[in-house]
Amino acid sequence: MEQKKFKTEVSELLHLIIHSLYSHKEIFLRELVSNSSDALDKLKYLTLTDDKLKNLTFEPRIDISFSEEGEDRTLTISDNGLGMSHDDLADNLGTIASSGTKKFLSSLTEEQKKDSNLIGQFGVGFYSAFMVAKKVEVVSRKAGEEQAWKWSSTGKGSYILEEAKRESQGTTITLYLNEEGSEYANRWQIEQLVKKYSDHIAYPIFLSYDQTSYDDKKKDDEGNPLKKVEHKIEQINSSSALWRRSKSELTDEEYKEFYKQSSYDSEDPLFYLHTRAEGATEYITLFFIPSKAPFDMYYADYKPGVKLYVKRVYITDDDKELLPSYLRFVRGIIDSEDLPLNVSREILQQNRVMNAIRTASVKKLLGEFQKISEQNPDLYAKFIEQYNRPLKEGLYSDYANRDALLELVRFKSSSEDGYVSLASYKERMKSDQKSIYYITGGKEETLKASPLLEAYRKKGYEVLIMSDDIDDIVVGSIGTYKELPLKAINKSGAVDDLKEEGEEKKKDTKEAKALIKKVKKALGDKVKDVVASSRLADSPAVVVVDENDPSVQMQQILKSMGQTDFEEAKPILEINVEDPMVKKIENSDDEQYIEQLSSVLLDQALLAEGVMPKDPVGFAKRLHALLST
Ligand SMILES: Nc1ncnc2c1ncn2[C@@H]1O[C@H](COP(=O)(O)OP(=O)(O)OP(=O)(O)O)[C@@H](O)[C@H]1O
Repeated sequence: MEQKKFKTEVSELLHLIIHSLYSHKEIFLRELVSNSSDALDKLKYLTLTDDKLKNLTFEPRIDISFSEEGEDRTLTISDNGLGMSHDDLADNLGTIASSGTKKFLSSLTEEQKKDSNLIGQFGVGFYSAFMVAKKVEVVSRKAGEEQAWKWSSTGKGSYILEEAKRESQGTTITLYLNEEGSEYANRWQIEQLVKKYSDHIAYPIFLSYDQTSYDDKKKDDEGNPLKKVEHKIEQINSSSALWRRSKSELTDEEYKEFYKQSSYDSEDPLFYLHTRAEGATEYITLFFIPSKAPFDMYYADYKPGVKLYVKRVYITDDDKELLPSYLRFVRGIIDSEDLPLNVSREILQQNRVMNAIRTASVKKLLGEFQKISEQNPDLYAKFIEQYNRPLKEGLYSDYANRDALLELVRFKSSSEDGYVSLASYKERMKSDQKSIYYITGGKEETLKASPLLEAYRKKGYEVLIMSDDIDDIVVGSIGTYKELPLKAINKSGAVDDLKEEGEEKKKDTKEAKALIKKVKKALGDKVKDVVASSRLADSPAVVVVDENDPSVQMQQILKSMGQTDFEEAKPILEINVEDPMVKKIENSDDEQYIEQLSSVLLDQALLAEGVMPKDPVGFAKRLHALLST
């Protein structure tokens, strides 16, 4: 029997773990199971590659049991993996193997040592057992060796190494639970933790426990129902790690089942994407697109649907950084070979490996969406029905992928049914058309009926109907599509594109000028300006806003959201000088009549854009007065 001292850094690490990871003490089980799984991986590999071990046959497995004997509650984790020799035990469990961890540890200031996020940067591994145990015993026999060894420690400065017995290769770790850890000697707790963290470990994890039942029909000596204790051994993980299997091995059904099980969705996914990346960074991603947008997608505290695994060990599903927020509807898994097990949220954000995975995953997903849009329009239509809006969010938040996103978003159109893409709009453009036109604000039906569309219809120009309330914000960030400017037809600038020979003359006559003056005077500061319109065919007037002002509808949305601290942008009233109602103004000298007509002209133009007149009662009264004369 030898008593050995821990290397100083181990004592320091133990102290740190116990004090800063305390609130996450349940992770000890994940760490130990993951070590067992690694040992099984290693032995599996050696039986394939090492001549000395080629004849060894074994069924890889991990066993967990617990007991309560006298004062002691224990928890035991056992595997039939590679195991450790005398020197392995001393080297692995008496020092910190990784030189990176050592360096990192010595670089920490006293303040930083209190920060649990920082210590999450390196693998705490085996030593986390001391968060829940007052004593840890490791009995291990290395594959190919006869002698087994027992390592034991209370985590206080030293450990003991002595000879031991073990029937075959592998490692058994027994935790003598401390007060805080005693809750883990419990079937329910163990099952929960294994499901949460280690469900997809590739090897089966068995739990043994005693099940007590009472037989009412049989009585014991004292006449009580007979107590029966059955010893049970049950597999408690699904051990599938489905994403690690190759695509060709998996059926569509298997993917769908896996999705439903892991996402608690009762419907099949719309589609999925399984990728294995090899090379500089090794990782696997399996992404699912739910057939219905997750209900919490627009809540500030939505739960992201992508889980991060490191070498099949579950790390987190609570990280909004795994994918950009506009792709928050994506469900699935990222499994990395290169990240440390205890990678923390802060670290993930700056981690080079994670960044590479994220960038590539976004590209892959957008590429897949594009492929589906080209090859399976029906499926893409379903996708757009659910996810058009988040993709639009991407347009202003993900500049690097702007071009890809511009091909993916869809809009309603003045001339086509359903949704159209910018690419198809461009194809349909008239040869003399200089811009892509759109109208924003309000409901689809209101926008489609807007008098502003008349002149564009007449010229055969298609107008995109941007009825999504996010469109107003997004479209400004588009600017151009393939060098074509996007112009809002409810802003004053777009109208210049429609000018035709002779138009100016019609607007510039003496009569027109006098008419404009009259209306301006009658409306006063209700409008920014009154102009003669060159774009109206059948309607008497429309309202537009100055190029740089928010649309009338946008102002209404801002107000309804409680934003009142912006200066109200007044509309510009464009009037159709040929319209009979307008002609009435031109031909009248009665100031009251002109005021009534002009106000009704403005209010009905606002109504046509889905905006309530400022003074609805006044509007109704004027209308009544006019219709009664
Ligand atoms: N069940 C086991 N079977 C065989 N070797 C083990 C077992 N558990 C631990 N070891 C050995 O002890 C070493 C130290 O384990 P520890 O958990 O502290 O760190 P790690 O596994 O190297 O890193 P991580 O913190 O990422 O898990 C392991 O690298 C492994 O060599």
